[in-house]
Amino acid sequence: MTDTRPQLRRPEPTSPGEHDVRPAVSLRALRKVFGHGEDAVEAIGGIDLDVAPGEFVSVLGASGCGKSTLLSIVAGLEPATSGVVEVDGPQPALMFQESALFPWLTARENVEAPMRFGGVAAPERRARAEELLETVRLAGAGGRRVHELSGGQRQRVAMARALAQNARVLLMDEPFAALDAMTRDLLHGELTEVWQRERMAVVFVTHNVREAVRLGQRVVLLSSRPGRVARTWDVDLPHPRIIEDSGVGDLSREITARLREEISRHAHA
Ligand SMILES: Nc1ncnc2c1ncn2[C@@H]1O[C@H](COP(=O)(O)OP(=O)(O)OP(=O)(O)O)[C@@H](O)[C@H]1O
Repeated sequence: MTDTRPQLRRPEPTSPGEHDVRPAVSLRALRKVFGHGEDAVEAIGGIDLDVAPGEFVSVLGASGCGKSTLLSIVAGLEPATSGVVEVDGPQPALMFQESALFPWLTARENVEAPMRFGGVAAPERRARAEELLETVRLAGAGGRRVHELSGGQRQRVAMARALAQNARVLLMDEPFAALDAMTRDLLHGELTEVWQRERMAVVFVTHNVREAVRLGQRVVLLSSRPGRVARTWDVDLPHPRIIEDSGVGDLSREITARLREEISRHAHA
């Protein structure tokens, strides 16, 4: 009989050359059902997906197709019902639409928090926090409290805090959805720069097709619930990109048409 129990595995350490070929995230036949019996909701219906080390993958799909559930499972916050989840390295870093900063701490103390939990000595974590704040263009703002920061600045601090974890995988759940278009545009550029420098694998969930294409090396479209991989596209466009690029526009139109099909297929199912 097949063992369908969910398994969350941390791969064994490998030699340096080998690390380049092993996926940062590997999902096999991933399924998630919430509830039981008549109330059961199948959120994810069998996802197979590999994310390479340093790869930037955007995930799109209709509302309720299981995108957030997928990230929660990869983050280890939610158990899978069945399937295999392998994540390289330590706990992945997470970033949400809401910055989820600690309001009683300053920006710098927020960035220091994961290092404090990790036992990094005070002078070292302070220096690293300053460096990360500079990376997200907030040098000099480290002493400000959360309520003194704009929405865009809060997301920058959240990004710096995620980077402070030194994770090999960064999971982002619509991190810029609540921001105005101009701020979002700036943060797209900054995220791309940070990703190019740090080269962690990124799984970026969004509803915004142009954003997915603007940022990703690959776009994965999930089917309507239960979520499965409906299609993937390689984004063969050079950086730096901007959201108005014609290449971004052309591919976004193609993906939007496929997304529409997916939504209407579900509506008529
Ligand atoms: N804790 C839970 N208990 C029961 N059902 C849940 C739970 N979490 C999510 N669901 C259901 O699972 C399905 C997938 O939810 P999920 O939030 O992952 O979708 P999503 O694609 O992220 O949606 P959106 O794009 O609207 O944010 C939905 O039908 C949702 O109602």
